[in-house]
Amino acid sequence: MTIELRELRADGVADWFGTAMTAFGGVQMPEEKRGGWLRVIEPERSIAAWDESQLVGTTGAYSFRMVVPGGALVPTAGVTFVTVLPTHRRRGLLTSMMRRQLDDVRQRGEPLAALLASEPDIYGRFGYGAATQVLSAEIDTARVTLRMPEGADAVRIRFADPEESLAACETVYERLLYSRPGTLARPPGWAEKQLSDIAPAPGQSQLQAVLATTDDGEVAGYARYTVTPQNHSGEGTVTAHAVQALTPAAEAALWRYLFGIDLTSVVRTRATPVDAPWQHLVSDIRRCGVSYGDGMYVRIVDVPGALEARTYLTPVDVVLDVTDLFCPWNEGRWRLFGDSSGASCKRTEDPADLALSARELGAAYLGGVSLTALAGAGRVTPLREGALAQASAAFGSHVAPWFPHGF
Ligand SMILES: CC(=O)SCCNC(=O)CCNC(=O)[C@H](O)C(C)(C)COP(=O)(O)OP(=O)(O)OC[C@H]1O[C@@H](n2cnc3c(N)ncnc32)[C@H](O)[C@@H]1OP(=O)(O)O
Repeated sequence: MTIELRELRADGVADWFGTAMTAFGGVQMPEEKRGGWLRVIEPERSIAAWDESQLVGTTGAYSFRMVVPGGALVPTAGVTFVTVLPTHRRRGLLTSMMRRQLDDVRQRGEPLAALLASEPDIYGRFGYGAATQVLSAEIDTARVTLRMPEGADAVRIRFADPEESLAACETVYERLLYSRPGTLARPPGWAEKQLSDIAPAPGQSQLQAVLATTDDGEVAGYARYTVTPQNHSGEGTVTAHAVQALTPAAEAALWRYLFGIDLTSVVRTRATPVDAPWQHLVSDIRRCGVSYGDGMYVRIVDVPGALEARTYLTPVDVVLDVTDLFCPWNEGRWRLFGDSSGASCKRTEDPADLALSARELGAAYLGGVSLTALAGAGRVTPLREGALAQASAAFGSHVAPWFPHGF
């Protein structure tokens, strides 16, 4: 079997997408949602794997920029639609596509790649580490109340058409962008896609939206949600697809609105950040059905480019010995010298202070996973007294890294 990897042609996007859907199990996607995906695919950086005349594998990347600790926006390949048809699996096709893609990402000068994994076990071998974590919840709103912060009563909540309010919501998204590492600045089309992505399931409402506004009419937050009623029994469910707010008062007012929707007694949240404020508003966290999971996986494609792009919470001067079998240009010893104002990362012959692989560096990069925790699992090796504590503190972030939607 000879498989050829080719760049996707613009007129081949629909077939490429069809192959990916077959590999994901063949479930039909509503037309509107499919259209949303087709509009954001970047053919010139998507790969199609051909077995003679049959398209058997896919992968693509989006040209994102990621907010890293310190607030810089770093060019990032958002890896997507990684699939191989069931007839062609476990013969190394994924590996060859990852090879081609990471070489391309490097050539484009993007220091980072990121993805959301269908299964956590797939991408570690290619140097991706789980860098953000998420909380999901199923909150018993008949029993759980909210402690409202000062100013919440002055926030007005008003219904908004999801499409007409898109620009106002995007302004909130953009104002929040720099406050949380892991957030992505996205090419055009992604804001609209947040609406087409939510195709109502049977028995579920259309997507609904509310805006939180201040006294002077300024939009301070928004929520998008769907309702699944249960025969007027009061047991319906509100699914919060997005809740974003610029102030604690607006945040709390939006949750109060969602908790108070008649004929419902559950609020289900999509993956929220691990430091999401709602946890500190609720009266009874044990009735919130909290679950914890992996979020975005980060791949350091260019060690000095990535480490110099972020800042460090505390001063750091360490030599990292990086192992990277899949991207050998990253291998070797690097002296990282930095603080909250900037950093340099240069090759060195000095003895190493910490040894780790690219996967661990990717996991720790956004400050959501500590190097100390990874060392506790034997995945980072301290080689000099004090170096682990110093580096672990420096790599931290005051705000948990997170990204609010799929890609
Ligand atoms: C970002 C995203 O798009 S996530 C979406 C990922 N895609 C899917 O879940 C769709 C369904 N699955 C598939 O299409 C395929 O099974 C893929 C893409 C996951 C794997 O493709 P393959 O061509 O079979 O992988 P390949 O043969 O190159 O395997 C490389 C290695 O990964 C391992 N591997 C492959 N798939 C998995 C998996 N699902 N779980 C754990 N290990 C896996 C293989 O065993 C192999 O290990 P080895 O190097 O130790 O022998």
